[in-house]
Amino acid sequence: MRDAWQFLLQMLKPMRYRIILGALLVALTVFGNVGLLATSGVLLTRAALKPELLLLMPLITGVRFFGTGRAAVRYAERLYNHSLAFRILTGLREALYKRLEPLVPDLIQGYSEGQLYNRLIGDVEVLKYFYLRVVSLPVGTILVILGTSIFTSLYVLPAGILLACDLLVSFCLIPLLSVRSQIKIDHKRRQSRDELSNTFTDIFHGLFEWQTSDFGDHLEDRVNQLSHADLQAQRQGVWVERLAIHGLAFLAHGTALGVLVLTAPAVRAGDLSIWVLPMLTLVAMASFETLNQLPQALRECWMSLEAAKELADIRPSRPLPPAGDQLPASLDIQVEGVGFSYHQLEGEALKDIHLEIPHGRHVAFVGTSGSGKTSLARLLLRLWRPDRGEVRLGGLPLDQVEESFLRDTIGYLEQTPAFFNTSIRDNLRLAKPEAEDPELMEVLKAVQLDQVVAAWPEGLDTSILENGTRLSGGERQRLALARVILQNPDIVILDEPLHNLDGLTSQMLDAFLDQWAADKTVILITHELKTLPFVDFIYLFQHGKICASGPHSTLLAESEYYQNLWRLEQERI
Ligand SMILES: Nc1ncnc2c1ncn2[C@@H]1O[C@H](COP(=O)(O)OP(=O)(O)OP(=O)(O)O)[C@@H](O)[C@H]1O
Repeated sequence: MRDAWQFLLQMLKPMRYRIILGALLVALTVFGNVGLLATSGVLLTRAALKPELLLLMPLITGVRFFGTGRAAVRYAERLYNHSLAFRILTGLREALYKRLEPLVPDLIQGYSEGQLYNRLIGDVEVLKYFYLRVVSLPVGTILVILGTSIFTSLYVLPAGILLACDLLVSFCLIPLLSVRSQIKIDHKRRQSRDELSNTFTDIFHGLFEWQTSDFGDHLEDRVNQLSHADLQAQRQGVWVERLAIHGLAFLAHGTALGVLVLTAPAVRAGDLSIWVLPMLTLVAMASFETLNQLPQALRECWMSLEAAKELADIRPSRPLPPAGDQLPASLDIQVEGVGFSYHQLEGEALKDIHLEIPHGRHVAFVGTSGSGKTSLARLLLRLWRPDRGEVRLGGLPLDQVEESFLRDTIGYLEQTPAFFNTSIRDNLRLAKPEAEDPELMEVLKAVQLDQVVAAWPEGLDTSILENGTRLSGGERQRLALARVILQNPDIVILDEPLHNLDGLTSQMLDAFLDQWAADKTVILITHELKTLPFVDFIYLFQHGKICASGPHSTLLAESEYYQNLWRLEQERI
């Protein structure tokens, strides 16, 4: 929890003066109410004694002053505090995003999509209450407790002490008692909310499969169960909250009665005027106004701390070195003695990898599924860091290379490329924001998508829907390739670029890539051995190691493993 407090206080620190002003406004609102009730009580009592109207004028003005003043201060308080809360939220989302960005994909590893969604939307949302109720309300309440107790003590000391004690007991005890059970309920709710989000993201991802199988029924039952559990917990929460509010109301009325009883003897003895009696009683009742909101505020404090803890916990599973700021002397790639595992306890995905790829060379990573080809590509992209050994670019350790240089220099075509639910134009412009339509159509032509796009009534404005579902598998692959071509990097890593393409299309693309990438470094990760005679050098992967390397002809002559792979491919054709 210490991390959570630190996270929250750090977040609020730049706004501290505004926050103090917000708490003062809360106290002023309650003092307005206390003043209104007190002057009304005095006015009614004095009016009952039928004095001259002139004598009542200051009291009537006082009631009017507190009546309109209270409404105005309340309005100002709501406006000010809510706008401040939203400002804090905006800052928090920005800060959180900045924190998340460098952690991809390490972060994705530890969290499901549903959980991440909950962190970004739900948890951040919860934190707005931290400022609104957890900071400003208790501070305002303490000011009210001090103010009204001192005011009452000036008239009748025991009544002032009683008021102070009851207010303090209510301030500490009742909210604490109710919060204990609320915490358990909220904990249950958080768990079911996380699970619900996960189930929904699973449902959305597998919509087609669920529709064609019976798994959907199972998920529907799960959603019903979780929603029911959440509803039950919500009901319990409302009960506990109601109980705390009624307990407080009971205490407020009891205190007002106590103040009345303690003040009455002084009035009867003639030490105090009769109007003091309703005034102090009403002051005592009005002092409890903010306390009613405390059980909820404390609960929100706990929820905010839980949310802050989860947000503060979002950090890489292994420490990330600070971003580099140097430019390499050349674009030659060196990998020296690299070992890497995704989870420390599981086996290594890569073991003792050594290789050198001079700039401009076309190489291929080949091997059975799961042999570590993609993992090495991710290390070259600095998406992950090796556990052992080093990856260098032009002799410079990859960690020291400036981020934007690295991203501009190395282009990556993923096995399952990501697309946004927006137009073809916007999806392409991710690679080059300033690209105009003619340039976009040119790259679409290069990947043979120009005619497909031209046939759509909205052309480049056509939305490709979430994850590019409007496109076929092959079209998605080609659109992703178009993005890499538009980026025009010096080093290109193509992970199964011909996957999903028919023979004719892949042949034409092959020829294009050869021309376009003539002076670039190309790393081709592939299961299609027919392309291999055209690359300069091949690295053969097996169980996370490079078991052989060399040009196609050498491997065909010397490596039994490669001969087998080649033979199998020929038989398939
Ligand atoms: N994100 C991940 N988290 C945990 N383990 C992973 C992750 N990605 C890959 N692995 C594991 O690392 C090993 C190497 O996977 P990698 O994707 O590098 O293989 P590959 O040779 O590219 O396979 P394919 O040809 O099927 O794409 C596999 O055992 C795989 O299960």
